[in-house]
Amino acid sequence: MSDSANTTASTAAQPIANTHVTRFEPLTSPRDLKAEQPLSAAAEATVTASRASVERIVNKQDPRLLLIVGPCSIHDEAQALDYAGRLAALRTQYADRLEIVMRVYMDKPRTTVGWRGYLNDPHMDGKNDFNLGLSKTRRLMLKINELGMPVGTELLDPFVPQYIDDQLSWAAIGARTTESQTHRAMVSGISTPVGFKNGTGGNIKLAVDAIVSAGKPHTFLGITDEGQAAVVSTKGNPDGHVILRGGRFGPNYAAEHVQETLGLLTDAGVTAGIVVDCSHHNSSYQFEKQLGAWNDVIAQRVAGNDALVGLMLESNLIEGKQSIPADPADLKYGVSVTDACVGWQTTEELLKWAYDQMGAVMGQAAPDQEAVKS
Ligand SMILES: O=C[C@H](O)[C@H](O)COP(=O)(O)O
Ligand SMILES: C=C(OP(=O)(O)O)C(=O)O
Repeated sequence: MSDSANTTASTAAQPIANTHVTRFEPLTSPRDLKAEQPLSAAAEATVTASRASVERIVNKQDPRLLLIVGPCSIHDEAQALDYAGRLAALRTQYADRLEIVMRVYMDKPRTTVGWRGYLNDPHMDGKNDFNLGLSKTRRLMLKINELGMPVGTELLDPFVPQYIDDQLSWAAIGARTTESQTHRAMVSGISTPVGFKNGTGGNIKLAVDAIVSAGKPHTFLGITDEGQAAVVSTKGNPDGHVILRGGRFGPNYAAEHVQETLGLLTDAGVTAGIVVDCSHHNSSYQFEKQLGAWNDVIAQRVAGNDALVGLMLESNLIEGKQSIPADPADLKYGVSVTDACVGWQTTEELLKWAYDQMGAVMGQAAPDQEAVKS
């Protein structure tokens, strides 16, 4: 591959193609990256078991609650592993009522511009060393899986799944891309259950349409394991589901919105359950407000709404968020660099609350206690 942008011949004095492109850089092939960092037996065991559980939960065949919990974005490997180790202990402790998957979000969509995530810009310096980011992403996901902690992520760049699909137990399509043909087609070939967020404007039908679309076979342009551009044909992904994340009008986790969503799903012939993202517009981007959504949705589930199969929480070691300083060495430990998150102690309390409450759903008495206060 050439690293020059202006490779197209032109009869004009100036080239007429790639006029806004500054650089092409060769991309590592998925096969080479996987040869460097093969899926270990321990990681494979985590993915195989968790994927099967997640599939059953989203299809309402396993009454446990799916919890996708973790930082808004990962920007440091050691901090991510610190978090993963703590979460893995709770996953084991609560496994009979909760299926806990870590949010390992590496490729960030932005409303306009901003840091695009560890996969895209691992040095946080705007140099966008994608090859390094892919390698670090795969290595981190491997290590997290090896701790027995399943990994969930947002899939944004359509080539990325080919590098990490074997590491994932669950994936999401974000609010900004649920309506995108490219992403719907990509999901039709993804090996895990995939949740589609409602649109940023609050439109839930977009996510339902996405499930229907991604459930069918597609043919689109992608990349092979050898790194070759290819025409890819897929079978369709049968495990799509809606993630309610609120919209510009406000939150959408209340019973009336859940009912509206169920109506749309029924009309489309989709039987999968619903996941509620407690963050984003469901918390009005105020991290403490995630608690209100968490408690409300769990109460709906305990009251008998078994369509509510999962919750997402943006959580980090330390609550809040920080801006990215000129020198990333000045970043504070364990604090989000994208959306604000609840801290570790609140996370422990929320998981315990979910576990205790799910006792009632699983046929065991729920302890009489107050919800975690927002
Ligand atoms: O989840 C993170 C953010 O909400 C998303 O990446 C958009 O961020 P932005 O609105 O700050 O660009
Ligand atoms: C970007 C995210 O969410 P949304 O697509 O709902 O804005 C996210 O979950 O990190």
